[in-house]
Amino acid sequence: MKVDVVSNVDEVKWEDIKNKAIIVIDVLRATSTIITALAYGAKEVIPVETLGQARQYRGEQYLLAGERYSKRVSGFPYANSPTEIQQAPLQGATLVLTTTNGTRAIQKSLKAELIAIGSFLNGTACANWASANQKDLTILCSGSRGKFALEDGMAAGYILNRMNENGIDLQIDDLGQAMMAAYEHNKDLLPEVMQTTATGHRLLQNGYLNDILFCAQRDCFSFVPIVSDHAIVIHFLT
Ligand SMILES: O=C(O)[C@H](CS(=O)(=O)O)OP(=O)(O)O
Repeated sequence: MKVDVVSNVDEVKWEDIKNKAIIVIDVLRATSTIITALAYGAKEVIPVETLGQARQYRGEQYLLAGERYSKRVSGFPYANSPTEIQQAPLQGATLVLTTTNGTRAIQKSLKAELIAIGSFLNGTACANWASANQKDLTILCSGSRGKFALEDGMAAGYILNRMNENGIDLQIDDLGQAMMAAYEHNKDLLPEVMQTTATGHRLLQNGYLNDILFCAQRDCFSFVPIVSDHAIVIHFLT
């Protein structure tokens, strides 16, 4: 199986998506928020690019969450925060989420054959999902503001390490191999390292240390969210 890692959303090309399985990663924080919302009872998550698109969703069943450049959006009851979203009335709800990078990366991936949402929180489940698919894989690291984000790369490295342990034959590109090494190097210090990355630093300045610590946890959840008809829903592995 061929595996390519893309460094940020602005780098993704049609050949990374066409006929591929794709795992979109935005550890801080969009994909961690999506996984957490589904784990805490949301029926689905609708990722949208713009604030205007999010505001189109009106009605009791919709919960609006989002941020721009790590800051809350006026009129949105929830931030793009996995720890805050746990407090929301999620049971059976549809979460409508718009974020600076992560939801844009998901939108750009919609033409892939299979689309999964990954982070450290479900890294092993993502590895098992990708291994079972037996399909060439792209891991899209969303990055932040057009640049690579180390926490996304390390999560890609974690997933690839897990896939290697599954014993399947992998042809991993150079960036993927570098990310496996980056993960191995930092694996015992994830909460600390994630406070020093560009997004980690910005989140700390905005008072979101709890989010960084939460997002640094591995394998809290054993499901893979997948995109189905433009909404993200839970997919349990068999
Ligand atoms: O607030 C976040 O989690 C980030 C904002 S940024 O990286 O500081 O621009 O958004 P996300 O889309 O989750 O990367």
